Amino acid sequence: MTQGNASAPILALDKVSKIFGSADNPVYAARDVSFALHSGRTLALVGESGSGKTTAARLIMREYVPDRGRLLFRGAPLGNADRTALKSYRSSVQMVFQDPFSSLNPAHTIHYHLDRPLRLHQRALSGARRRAAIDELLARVKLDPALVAPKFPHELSGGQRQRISIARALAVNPEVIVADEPTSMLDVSVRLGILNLLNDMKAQLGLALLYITHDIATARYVAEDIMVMYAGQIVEWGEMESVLGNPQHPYTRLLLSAVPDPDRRFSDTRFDDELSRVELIRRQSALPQSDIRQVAQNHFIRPMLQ
Ligand SMILES: Nc1ncnc2c1ncn2[C@@H]1O[C@H](COP(=O)(O)OP(=O)(O)OP(=O)(O)O)[C@@H](O)[C@H]1O
Repeated sequence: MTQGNASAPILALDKVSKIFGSADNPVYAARDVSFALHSGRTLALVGESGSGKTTAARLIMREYVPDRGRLLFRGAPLGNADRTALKSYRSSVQMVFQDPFSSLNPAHTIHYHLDRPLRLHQRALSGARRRAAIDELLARVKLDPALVAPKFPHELSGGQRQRISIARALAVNPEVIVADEPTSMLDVSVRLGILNLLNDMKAQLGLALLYITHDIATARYVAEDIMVMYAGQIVEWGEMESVLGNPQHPYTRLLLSAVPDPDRRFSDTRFDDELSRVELIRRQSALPQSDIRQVAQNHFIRPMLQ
């Protein structure tokens, strides 16, 4: 897939499929999915619940083994990788999860959460060097090291915890970050700060980011490239503005039609308006009614990025 970037991709999926269910009744959570991640660029993976986004993330994190196709890391197939190459892959590809509340251990301080990956992946660092590295990581995610390092997760806000998750991912000098709905469980007022932080990390550290979301508005804010997933398949992809400016697939048009206009307040009138736009798209497309309902539910009742 071309993403307006001539550089060699760091990570690529090549016609990857993941199939659940039985031989008689297979469920393609991912079907022939191909895409590439490049340093200094964010690719947004957009799709509604059940479209296969998390499956794609799990394949990248090697929680799932592809049933077909292959993953390529710096051009080499991971299937042939030896232990050293897999170890390098594991530190190079890090994940930031949706839920900053459950991804941190309540029994340990923030210092512990950041010290652990440093101990595991940079064994040569002395205690003093690790303390300096922790201070640097916290400053990088715009938290005060002296104040935050001794605290426990429950003493921090959701936005601060998500910053810790990002700092923890950065502790092992990754090249790729997979962020699965990183702001959807946060208060609306702190979402923008997290998205800005991801943008800064990309620019300053040259990270390749995969930003997974059901929300086109935040995707547009952080990503240069977009791919739209529907029923396990990538149905549309390319540079953000060219895809959103001229959506080809009915599902992309449906997602776009459901983005509320931020200048207008929520009201019954607008709801009617939006519904009729969605209904129009439905009539023009062959999408099933359940998908229309799902899009409507997700977009009309969720507060958008402010
Ligand atoms: N472990 C599994 N066993 C069986 N079916 C699965 C499994 N994991 C995912 N699926 C199915 O694969 C499809 C894709 O699921 P997936 O979780 O990847 O979607 P998603 O887009 O991430 O949804 P959400 O945003 O709700 O997390 C769904 O139909 C789901 O029911």
